[in-house]
Amino acid sequence: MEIDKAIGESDDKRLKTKYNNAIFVIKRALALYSTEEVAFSFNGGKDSTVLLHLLRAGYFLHKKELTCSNGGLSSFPVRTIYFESPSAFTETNSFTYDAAQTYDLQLDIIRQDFKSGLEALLKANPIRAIFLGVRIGDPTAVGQEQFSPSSPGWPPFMRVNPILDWSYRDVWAFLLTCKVKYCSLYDQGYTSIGSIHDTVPNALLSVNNTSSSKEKLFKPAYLLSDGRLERAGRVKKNASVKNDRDSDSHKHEVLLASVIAVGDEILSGTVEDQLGLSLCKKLASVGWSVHQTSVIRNDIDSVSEEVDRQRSICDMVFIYGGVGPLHSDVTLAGVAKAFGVRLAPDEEFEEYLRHLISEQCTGDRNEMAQLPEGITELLHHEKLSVPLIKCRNVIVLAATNTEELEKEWECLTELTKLGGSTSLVELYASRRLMTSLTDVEVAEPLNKLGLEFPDIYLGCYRKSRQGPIIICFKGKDNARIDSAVQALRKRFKEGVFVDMK
Ligand SMILES: Cc1cc2nc3c(=O)[nH]c(=O)nc-3n(C[C@H](O)[C@H](O)[C@H](O)COP(=O)(O)O)c2cc1C
Ligand SMILES: Nc1ncnc2c1ncn2[C@@H]1O[C@H](COP(=O)(O)OP(=O)(O)OP(=O)(O)O)[C@@H](O)[C@H]1O
Ligand SMILES: [Mg+2]
Repeated sequence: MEIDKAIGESDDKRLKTKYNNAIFVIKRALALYSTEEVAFSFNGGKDSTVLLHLLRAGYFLHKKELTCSNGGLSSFPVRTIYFESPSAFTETNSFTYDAAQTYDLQLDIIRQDFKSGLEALLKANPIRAIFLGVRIGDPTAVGQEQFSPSSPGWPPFMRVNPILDWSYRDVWAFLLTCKVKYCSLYDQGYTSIGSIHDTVPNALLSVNNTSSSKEKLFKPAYLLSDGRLERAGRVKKNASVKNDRDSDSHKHEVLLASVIAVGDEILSGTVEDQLGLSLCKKLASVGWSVHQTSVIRNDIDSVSEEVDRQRSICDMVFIYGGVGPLHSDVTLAGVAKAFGVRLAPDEEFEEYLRHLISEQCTGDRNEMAQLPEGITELLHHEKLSVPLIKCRNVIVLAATNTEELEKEWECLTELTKLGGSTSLVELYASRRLMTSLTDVEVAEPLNKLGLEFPDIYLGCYRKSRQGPIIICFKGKDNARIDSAVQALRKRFKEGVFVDMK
């Protein structure tokens, strides 16, 4: 069987793992349901083309195991359904028909909407399971597993998704390794194909930038380096975005940060959290006010609830701990949940990890770089082997000790200084005064000062109950802070406030 042979001869370990896992799912489905009880949903797209060949291979291997023969048969007698629509591209239509002929598919063309078409199909046939080329990251993949019953309100059948965990790169690695034909639109810059009304070539593959040229040229789909942008050629439906603190509507004089540590080991007292303290100092040193620090269990819901709360209160949320491939590493899943998005394989991030684990790379699920979909920005710095992850106004730090934090912080401040994201190092001024006046003596004048200078942060603390009081002034400019200090001094005798370094 040529597909099985091509993968067997390839030295791409990751592709082999993905292939074997998909074949396993297909073989289980064929063991659970008879040939008459399954159908293949094929539309000529790249994902369903991958599935076509996996099904051919899976069916062959399944039969081979049953008959203990060496096969010889390469027919694929599974019912193949195509929902033809007037708004489909002629290229995908003709590719679908050509593939059906080449591989002798039993093509059922349905000219109804999905739901009514499936109802009629299931009434007339004993179909119990349908193979689909759905992948994580597709909007319709939300909540699906490799075997997912159809949704409530849909006729009852099992949706079988053998390539659910395949990335964009995996799809192209498979099609190119097996040297199979695919729809010609993918060679013209289309990277994901919907209807003629909502699909254009992916601008990221554009060759000539001059918009004046009539015939724009595009590179083939397999050259798209960042699979996250597979759907960039799809016209977007309007999505409602929650009004976060990072939207322009909410500007404060002093920037607010929140620090979240994720770790059961901190809560049990096994490990002392040094990073929180260090991060608070760093944030204060560049003029940020830390609104809250919290320690959260390694639990997706706990992380998501905390991130959701803090991201809407603060300008920036810093979260660390629980980042990696272990079962307890749930931080990114929690962040994704807080923003109501799912984790999706990230080609670009995966590339970094692949360099780190190089030889050990097998394509297992735990090696997959999954990041919150559609909200993640990777912040690259030459000093970091893996980029920092920024999901809207949440920064996920990978540091596990203070030296690592030092490095990540240095890179972060440098990167944000260069523009693009919210700058960490804002224009900022501060001053500290020390006084041996009593609390009662300074309390009222400080209250009044706060009302007079609402743009200045006024903080007070003492080192011991009997010791001097230290008053901190923080704000955006020195002149305002000097005026506030003057105003306070005017209310007391000269010399009662000493400037601290
Ligand atoms: C064979 C098949 C089964 C489907 N089953 C379901 C289902 O159980 N639940 C559901 O909400 N949508 C189901 N859909 C619809 C898809 O999730 C999705 O809406 C469809 O692929 C349209 O995507 P588009 O809007 O990008 O064209 C099914 C589609 C097909 C082709
Ligand atoms: N019109 C259709 N007829 C039959 N199956 C369909 C149809 N539209 C979608 N499907 C099923 O849903 C799957 C997911 O569709 P999706 O558009 O995400 O992938 P694709 O069309 O294979 O590739 P691409 O992402 O490049 O468009 C398909 O692989 C196919 O199994
Ligand atoms: Mg498609």
